[in-house]
This record gives sequence, structure tokens and C-alpha cells, in this order.
Amino acid sequence: MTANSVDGDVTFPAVEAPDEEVRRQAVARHERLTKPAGSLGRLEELGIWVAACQGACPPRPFTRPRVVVFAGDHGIAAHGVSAYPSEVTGQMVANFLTGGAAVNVLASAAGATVRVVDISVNADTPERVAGFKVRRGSGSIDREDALTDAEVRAAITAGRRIVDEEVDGGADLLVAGDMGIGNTTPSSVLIATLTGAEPVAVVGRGTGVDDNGWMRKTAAIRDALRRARKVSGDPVALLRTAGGADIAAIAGFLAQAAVRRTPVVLDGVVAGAAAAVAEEMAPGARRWWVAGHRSAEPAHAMALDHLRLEPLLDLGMRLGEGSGAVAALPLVVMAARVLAEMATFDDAGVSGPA
Ligand SMILES: Cc1cc2ncn([C@H]3O[C@H](COP(=O)(O)O)[C@@H](O)[C@H]3O)c2cc1C
Ligand SMILES: O=C(O)c1cccnc1
Repeated sequence: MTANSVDGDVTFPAVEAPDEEVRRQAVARHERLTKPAGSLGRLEELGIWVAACQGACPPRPFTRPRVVVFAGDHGIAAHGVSAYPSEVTGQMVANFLTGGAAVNVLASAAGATVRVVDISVNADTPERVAGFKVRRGSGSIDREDALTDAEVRAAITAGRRIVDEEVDGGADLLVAGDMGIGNTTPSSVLIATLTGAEPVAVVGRGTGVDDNGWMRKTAAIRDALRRARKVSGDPVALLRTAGGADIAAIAGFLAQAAVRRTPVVLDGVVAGAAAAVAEEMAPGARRWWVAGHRSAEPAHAMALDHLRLEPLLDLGMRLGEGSGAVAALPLVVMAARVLAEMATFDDAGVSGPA
């Protein structure tokens, strides 16, 4: 735990920028590698970003990319805004723990490990976040707050402490995943609140709701948005009003990763909503994040525009769990290795530009 993770206090220290001098060194190194200048396109930018985040050029190979999946329940799910029932959240926690979920397989293929944190109280899972009482079944955000003030602070602090544990344990690249039936509804509300978008512009099919479900979801977003707009200038109050335990924990996680100077690959609309709020809590945190993909959820593109982040992939994915971020992870690994391992014109005796 760092000195600033004080119970109940969810203010973040100023976020520093990735190392500008190392960024310049990485730009210069790319120009000396045996390829036409700029020919690796965004892989070049990505490697330069990794070097600047690490403060090392050439960048070091990643040794412990880590995915943390945050599970939480959503009271709004009782209003038919998801194609699946709420109990799937807890059932999927068990599936993550036995390695059967999409993110487990993708992470294994990409060389990352997965940790699951059920952020709900009384959760019958092997891992609980000691001392954090965030209730199972958050409030129905169309008519009541998702969480109490103490709960939202506990959830943010949990996300933050998990980053401290992971970074202290050697994690050098982080991904936050989500599991929470109904959570694309609060995510859409948070993004609409911060971007000024209307409910019909942000609403998506989530797990695949039918037309009636889409109408219920749009109405829920509209009602929640009315409540959320009143607290749009206060990110903690916004998470309390229209977020949920999983989203609040992810917001704390993303902000703290920046504080700990650790690069993050962002996932889809849920991570995107949490990221938009985290940037309000810890301005400049966005410089430590790269957008892994663009989800099929329409609100996600708005969140990325708002954060001025350009997604690496667009595979039509709409799962969450960190899956879209992990799918992009091999690109981040390649980008760092290209910058570190390619021969320079001098090394290889290849003539540079005429
Ligand atoms: C089996 C299953 C696995 C999932 N893994 C992630 N989600 C994703 O879908 C849910 C959000 O969509 P909505 O707002 O429509 O409920 C979240 O749980 C999210 O993590 C899943 C959903 C299901 C059904
Ligand atoms: O983009 C996401 O993260 C997403 C989309 C649909 C359902 N759950 C998550």
C-alpha cells in the first residue's frame, strides 16, 4: 500500500507524464532501425509509448502482463436491460477461477495471467478484498444511487490497492476487465454524462437485448442520466449515483496505474466508462493508457473520442472481461520488441536514406 491510499480518502496525487526525454530517444532510435522511416506505422508510436512509460529506451520486454477482472452486480439488471440473468455474474466468477472464460484463453495465448476480484460483499469466492464492503446488488440507478458514499469509496480504494499489490508484485502492464450483468447500462450513463450525449446515441445491445429490451434500456439510461447530470462535476459522486462496484473499482484501478507509472491496455465500453471517470479523478492518467480495441457498443467510441485515444483493433468484439484489451496485447509486445531488438542501419551495415 502506498502512503496515499488512506481509507475513505479517494483523492489521487498529481499524475506525472511518461518520460519525455526517453520518448525523444525512442523516436530517434526508430529512425535508425533498418526500415524506411515510419514504415511500421502505429507499431512505432506504440513502442515509443511503451519506452516512455517504462522510462527506458530500448524498452524492456514485459515480464508480467496482468489482467484483473472485477465482478459486481447491478440492481438495474432486474429491469430487463440485459439479455442474461443477474446470476450469470457469480457463475462467471467461478468460470474465471477455473480458467474457462474467454479472457482466460485469450490471456493464456497472449502471455498474461488473470486475477479475479469479486467486489461484492458476501461473495462466496476464494478471493475477497479484505476490509471492503461493497454490497451485492447495487441500487437501481434509474431511481436510486448505485452505491452509498462509503461503498463507492471502498470500491475505488479496492481498485487502487489492487494496483499497488500487482505493481509491487512485479506487474509491468495492466488490463482491467469487467463482469457484471447489466453493466453496459451504467457505463452508457457515465459516458453520456461526461460527453453530453443523448440516451439514444449511447445505448447499445450489450449482451444482445431484443428490441423491447433496447427500449427498456434506453428508458433506464434516460432516467439515470437525469440523476447523474446533477453530479457531473464530481467523479466520486457520479460513480456513486450511476456507476456500480465493478466500475468504481476499475476507475480506481486505472487512476492508480497512472500514479504508479504503469502502462494499461484499455478494454471496451465498461473500461472506457471507468476510464472517462478516472481521468476526472486523476487528470493526465490517460497518457498511461492505450485503447486496445473499439467495442461494438456505440458509447465506447464516444468515450475514446472524449479521452482522445485511438483504438488499436476493431474486431466487432462486445464481450468485456478485458478480452478486447488482451486481444491487442500481442501488438503492444511486438511494438516494444521491435524497438528493442531490431538492428540499426549501422549494426547491420545497411545504407540509410539517400
Ligand atoms: C456468459 C456471459 C459472459 C460474459 N462476460 C462478459 N460479459 C459482459 O456482459 C455483461 C454486460 O452486458 P449487459 O449490460 O447486456 O448485461 C457484463 O457482465 C459484461 O462483463 C458477459 C455476459 C455473459 C452473459
Ligand atoms: O464493450 C464491452 O466491454 C462490453 C460490451 C458488451 C457487453 N459487455 C461488455
